[in-house]
This record gives sequence, structure tokens and C-alpha cells, in this order.
Amino acid sequence: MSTLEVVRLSKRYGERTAVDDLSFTARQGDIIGLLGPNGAGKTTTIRLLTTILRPSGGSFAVAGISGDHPAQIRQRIGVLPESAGYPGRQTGRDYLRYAARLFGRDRRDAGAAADRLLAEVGLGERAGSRISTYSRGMRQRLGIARALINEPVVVFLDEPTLGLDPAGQREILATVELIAQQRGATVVLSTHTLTEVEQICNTVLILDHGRLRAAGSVADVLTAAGTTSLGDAFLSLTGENRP
Ligand SMILES: Nc1ncnc2c1ncn2[C@@H]1O[C@H](COP(=O)(O)OP(=O)(O)OP(=O)(O)O)[C@@H](O)[C@H]1O
Repeated sequence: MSTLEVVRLSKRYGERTAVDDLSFTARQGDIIGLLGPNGAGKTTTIRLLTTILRPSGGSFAVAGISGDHPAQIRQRIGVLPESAGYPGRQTGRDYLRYAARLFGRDRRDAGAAADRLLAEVGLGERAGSRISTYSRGMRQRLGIARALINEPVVVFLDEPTLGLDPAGQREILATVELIAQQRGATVVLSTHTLTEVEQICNTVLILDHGRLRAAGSVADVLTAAGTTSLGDAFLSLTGENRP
């Protein structure tokens, strides 16, 4: 069964169509790279699929549950938003424990879940430190741990490596691969970094002006665009190869 099924989804803001007739499906363990120039509709797509926004048209389902049931969808997804804020005075462990309690776990269970997740994202040794002392990369990994607290079927990560140095980027990508391989979750990853997509995504979606310009494996997209690099494919499919 598909974990995520999107059928002719659209979102309009007045005259502007931010997402236009978007359809795709995903399965367990897929890492989907959501690409597109600024304003292409990536964040709007993530907001629709995480039930923050209501679609203007079309439909979607997570693990067979219709997007018409946002409360049920939210039980089955995890999200790292574009710019997540964190309570700097809390420790990473306290922050995750609280998140686990919000999902109904008892005190002991919440503590165990927090420690397990902190270890999973490589923050075990800093579990007891205040978040204000974390680097940007560490905060992003904490945000990913937060997104996993309810054992989600689909995890949405909006530009998780933005502003990170190469080592920080690599740590995030390794974490994302673990989420897909060991948990079998589907990961939807929005990014502007094409090398990341080439490294870890088994599916690429290229959006432009809200429309899907290409979908498939990196090899499929190269073939469709008649190019040998994902960068060239991106530029030719999105009309961004202007001088
Ligand atoms: N609340 C809003 N009201 C009106 N228009 C909006 C709103 N949010 C987004 N848009 C418009 O919808 C389009 C898609 O925006 P979106 O933020 O989804 O793009 P994006 O691909 O995530 O861009 P970026 O790479 O810059 O983050 C843009 O034209 C944007 O101006």
C-alpha cells in the first residue's frame, strides 16, 4: 500500500495558484526530493500535506487516511517546518519528553522515547544540555527527532540542511537515510541542494510555478530533460536557464 497518495492537489491564493494539479504516490522507505525554484510551491505543498492549509482542489491520503481527517493524519506524520523555533532554556531531553507527553505517553515512557530518539539523531551526549548551546545542525537534528516522536509513516522535512556547513549537512543526510531504511518511513525532503537529492533520494519531484515538471528517479528525470546532470535538468525543466 502506498504511504502517501496525492491526487490533483491544488492551492490558490486569490488569483495566484501556488500548487497546481499535483499528483504523485510514495511507498515505505522512499526518500522524495521536492525541488523547485523560489516560489515554486514546495512549502505550500508541505503545508497542504501536513494539514496546516486546506487544499483548493484535489485530495491526498496518508497510510490510506483521507486528508479530510486532519486530526488522524497528524497522528501519522512528522514535520520539520521551514523555520522551527526552539525553547533555548530547555534541554534536548526535556523538549522531546514534553513532545512525547503531548502524544499521550506516560512520564517514564516519554523519557525513554526521548533518550532513544536523541541517540538516533546523534545527540545522546548532549541530551542534558540547554538547546541554546546547540549548533544550528544540532537544532535541526533535534527537530528531526521531534518529528519522529509519534513513529510517523511519512516525515516532511522543509529545507533541513539550509545554512549548515558540509559536516552538518552530511549528518542530516545520514539521519534521513536511517529514517527511511531502518524505520521504513517515507521522507519528503524539500531542498535547493541538488547534490543532496542525487545522494539520497530515490524519487525526484521538480515543481515550477506550482506544476510538476518532472517526476521519477534521478535517471528518469535526466532522460526526460535530455541532460546528463540534475542541475542542467533542473534549469531546463524550470526555465531557469536564462542568462
Ligand atoms: N500566504 C500566502 N498568501 C499569498 N501567496 C502565497 C502565500 N504563501 C505562499 N504564496 C505564494 O505561493 C507561491 C508558492 O510559494 P511557496 O512558499 O510554496 O514556494 P517555495 O517553493 O517553498 O519557495 P522557496 O524555495 O522560496 O521557499 C509563491 O508565489 C508565493 O508567493
